[in-house]
Parts: sequence; C-alpha cells; structure tokens
Amino acid sequence: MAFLKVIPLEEALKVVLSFELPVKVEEVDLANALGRIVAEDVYSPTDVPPFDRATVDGYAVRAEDTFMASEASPVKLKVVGEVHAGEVPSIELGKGETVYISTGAMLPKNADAVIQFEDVERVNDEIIIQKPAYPGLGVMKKGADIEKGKLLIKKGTKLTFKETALLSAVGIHKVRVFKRPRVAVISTGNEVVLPGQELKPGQIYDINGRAITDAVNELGGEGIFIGIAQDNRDSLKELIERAIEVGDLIILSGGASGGMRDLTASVIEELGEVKVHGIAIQPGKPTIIGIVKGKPIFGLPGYPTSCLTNFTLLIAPLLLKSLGREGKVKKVKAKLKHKVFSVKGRRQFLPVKLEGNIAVPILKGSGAVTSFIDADGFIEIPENVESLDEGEEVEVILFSF
Ligand SMILES: Nc1nc2c(c(=O)[nH]1)N[C@H]1C(S)=C(S)[C@@H](COP(=O)(O)OP(=O)(O)OC[C@H]3O[C@@H](n4cnc5c(N)ncnc54)[C@H](O)[C@@H]3O)O[C@H]1N2
Ligand code: MOO
Repeated sequence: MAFLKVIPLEEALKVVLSFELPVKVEEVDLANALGRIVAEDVYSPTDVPPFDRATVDGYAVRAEDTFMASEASPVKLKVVGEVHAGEVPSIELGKGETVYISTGAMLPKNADAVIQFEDVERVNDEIIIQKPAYPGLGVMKKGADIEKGKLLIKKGTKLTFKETALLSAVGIHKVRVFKRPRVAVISTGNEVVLPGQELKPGQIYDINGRAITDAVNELGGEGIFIGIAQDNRDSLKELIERAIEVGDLIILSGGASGGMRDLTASVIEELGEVKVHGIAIQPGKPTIIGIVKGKPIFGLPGYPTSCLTNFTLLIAPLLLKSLGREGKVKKVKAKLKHKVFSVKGRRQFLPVKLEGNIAVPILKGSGAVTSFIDADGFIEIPENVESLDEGEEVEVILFSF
C-alpha cells in the first residue's frame, strides 16, 4: 500500500469503474416501484384512450348532419338514446340522429363529434343546433394520448410518480427493475454520536452516516447503515466485517487521512487491499479505494462536504453504472455570480448554489456542513487555473441523482 500517494482523479475513476457490482433484475409491483430503476425499455401494450371517447357531456352527432346549421337556419336532430361512461353503446347513429353522451363514454358508431349540452337547445326528444360541429369536436380519438407500441420508459429511468402514472394508464402493474445494489455505510470517530443521543463535550452528531445512506437510496441503491466505529483497529475491523456480510459495496467516512488516529487505510490493507490512497483533488485528497473479499470499499474524508462531494465524484458513477444509468451524474451549465480564486496546482471542487442559471459560490470551506447542504452542486477549478471570472460559464455537477 502506498500511503497517501496522490493520483489524478481520472486514474482513480478508472480503478472505481473497473469494479463490477452484481447487476440483477427483479419484478416488483407498481405500488412498490417508486424510485426504482427500470431494467428494460417499456412499450405500451395498449392504446390510450382505448376507444374514441367523449371529452364533454353533451350530444354525439355525425358532424356532417350539422354543417348547414346557423342561427338563421338551425338544424334539428332526434335524440335516440343515451350512453354513459363504462357502457358499450348499442346504438348506431342514423342520419339526423343524436344520443346524449357523458364525458368519458364511448362514441356510438357513426358519431364523430360531441357538442357540449350548453351549446344546444333541447326540446323534448330533439336538439336544436345553431352552429356546425366539425369531426373530432369534443372527442379524444383512440390512441391519441398514447399509441399502442410506443416506447414509454427507457431502461435506466428512475421511476417518479409521473412514470408510475404512465404505467397505470396502460395497465402495467408489474415492472422489471434493477435490484438495488446494497451499500453498507460506516461512520468512524470517537467523537461521533447518533442524533437522538446526548451530546457530551467534544462530541458531534453523525452527519455522514445519514447523508451517504440516503444519497445511496436517492440514487436507486439500498443504503444500509452499519454503525459508528471507534478510532481503534478492533472496532473498525468488526464493523467492516459486518458490512462485508451485508453489502455489495462498503463506504466508510472519517479517519481517511494520515493523522495518528486515522486507521481506515491500514485496517483495509490488513483485511484486503488498498488500491488508491490519495487523489489530487480538493476536497477529497485523503480518499481511500480498496477491495476486501472481492467487494469494493471506500474511505471518504470525514468532513461532510468533502465526503459527499467525493461520493458524487467517485462512487455515484459506479452505482449508476450498475443500475444501467450510464454512470453519469447530473450536470447543468451556469454563469458564475462572482470571481473565485483557487490555489494553482490544486484541482478544486467548489460548492455552489444555483439561482436560476447563476452559480453562487459557497466559500465556507469543506469543514462546514452547510457548504454542501446549502449547495445545489459543485464546480471544478482545474489545477492550472488560479481564478474564474464573474460571468464565466461553469458546469455544475449536481448533488442530486
Ligand atoms: N495535518 C493535516 N491535517 C488534515 C489535513 C491535512 O492535509 N493535513 N486535511 C484535512 C482535510 S482537507 C480533511 S478532509 C480531513 C480528512 O481527514 P479524515 O478523513 O481523517 O477525517 P477525520 O479527521 O476523521 O474528520 C474530519 C472532520 O470531520 C468530522 N467528521 C468525521 N466523521 C463525521 C461524521 N460521520 N459526521 C459528521 N462529522 C464527521 C470530524 O469530527 C472532523 O471534524 O483532515 C483534515 N486534516
Ligand atoms: O480533503 Mo479535505 O477533503 O480537502 O476537505
């Protein structure tokens, strides 16, 4: 193991993307499909609507019967029946005939328009029309909304309520999705305690455990929080071994650097292999990438902003790839609100808040948790660049999956 021998981000990413996570597919009920990633393209098995349908309450007519209608010379049609939603009309419209029809009902044969009842005068079993109807008025044609055979959802799409609505519309009640990769999450540090516990002097609440677990969940994986390891080899080993049992991938945070109590790298080396310790980026220099019992294991920096930035840069692409999502994190273009400075020779990732298409830099530093909580994403400042100017176009890597 080369202790803190920094390598470029691209090299580190190559190591990460060489890991193969198990890719499995399962079928789930639509009711449990929200947030899951679709494993194959989904095509519509049916037309929506499945029949020509009235879009208003009124009278179904043959439009040609009304072409001559005017205020001076109204047309009269005979009402020969009624058809309501859910019924199959038994009537075929003859010349000069109409039926009362409810919104959502199937058009009777030969009808090609529906005139809303407000626009006709009903006198006993006749309606009086003063304005011509055109074919298609008040009608949604079969398949006009969604055509049978249309590609509805592409493989790799994360299901939101819109997609589950779309699947409902075509009657699909089971969907094939990628199994969620199981990601075991460990926080480390004697000072770190779980929210809900009393905070003693010198202690802080665990942020990374929740944040990483939920970032994994948001991305489509299954985050499993294992616990908080103390800063000693036995505690770290015990939690890593538990994590290996349940996870396809393991993420630790804290203790990644080279301080006296930073043990993560050497414990990983004892249990398996450290492949990378040190990446030429800021934040994230002390990041660890390794493998234990065939499972990828990551040690992220303890500072929550550094931790989540590096999760997004390094681990999200691997999880996205294993979920058929092409390994790409979301990016948007924006203009920088004001000039920012960086240190030459350091490749920096700076949190920014988006106000429309303006990226507002957050300059509190990676030691502040609000640096990433207030941020929508972060921008890159390459190592050979000392500053970016006000109004310069930047690419924002989003903290959302
Ligand atoms: N001599 C040097 N010291 C430090 C350097 C350096 O280059 N030379 N780099 C600093 C930077 S940058 C970072 S990042 C940290 C990373 O070190 P570690 O990964 O070993 O992180 P820790 O020391 O364990 O923790 C750093 C900080 O974050 C807090 N923390 C840790 N875990 C959590 C958690 N789960 N939730 C909330 N906060 C957490 C921890 O209490 C520390 O305050 O090293 C710097 N030092
Ligand atoms: O690496 Mo620290 O992660 O620079 O903030």
